[in-house]
Amino acid sequence: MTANPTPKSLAGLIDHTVLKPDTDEATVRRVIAEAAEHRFAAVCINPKWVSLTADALTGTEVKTCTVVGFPLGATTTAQKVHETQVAVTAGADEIDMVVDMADANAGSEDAVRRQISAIAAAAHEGGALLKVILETTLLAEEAKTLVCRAAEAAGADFVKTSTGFAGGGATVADIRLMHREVGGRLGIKASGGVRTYEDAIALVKAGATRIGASSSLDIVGAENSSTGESY
Ligand SMILES: O=C[C@H](O)COP(=O)(O)O
Repeated sequence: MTANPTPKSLAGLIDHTVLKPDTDEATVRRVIAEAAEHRFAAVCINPKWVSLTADALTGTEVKTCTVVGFPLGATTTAQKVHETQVAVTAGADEIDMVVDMADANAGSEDAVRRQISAIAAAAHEGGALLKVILETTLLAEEAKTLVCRAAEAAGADFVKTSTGFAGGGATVADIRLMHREVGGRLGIKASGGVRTYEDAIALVKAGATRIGASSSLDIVGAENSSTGESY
């Protein structure tokens, strides 16, 4: 039997996240310093902080991740493409976009794929990865499968469960579904409500290859942790 990874060794899988609307510069700078210290995969911040974050992370391995169409997903393709272009120009390495949930639940696979495709092109043109947020708690089961299929066909790099803003979040059942659909070909990011090492391990065992969390310090057992403080 393989031993579980240690809490510290999970750091490289975690996007250290602070997406609260009233997050200030001091908080962003603290989160950046924490990410550099613990060697998290990325710092995930709102678009206005991309430039500051990318500058501050220069010379580290930590990536700058931001969000597009966040948190509702209900903006047009042109708007999402523009946000993506602005973000990559400002230094974003990774783009987490929210899918159009109405189209997904309506079964409009072509529309979902076309939108993801346009954003993937803008992200890749700027040298960034694209993660597609399903917002699983608001999608019917068939719609989750549809978005996974569309994300892969559109050339996205990851599928991701949740924004953390819709109530509910990553579940083992949804990660299993995503793993079944795209595992081994696309990355799978579990996010929303991941608070503890035990939560994270259960999701990784189900197929998650990245964790998005505001409770990252608690997950890795950092001495300076304080549950949910950065969110
Ligand atoms: O994208 C990630 C989520 O916003 C993080 O949600 P959380 O605060 O529940 O960890």
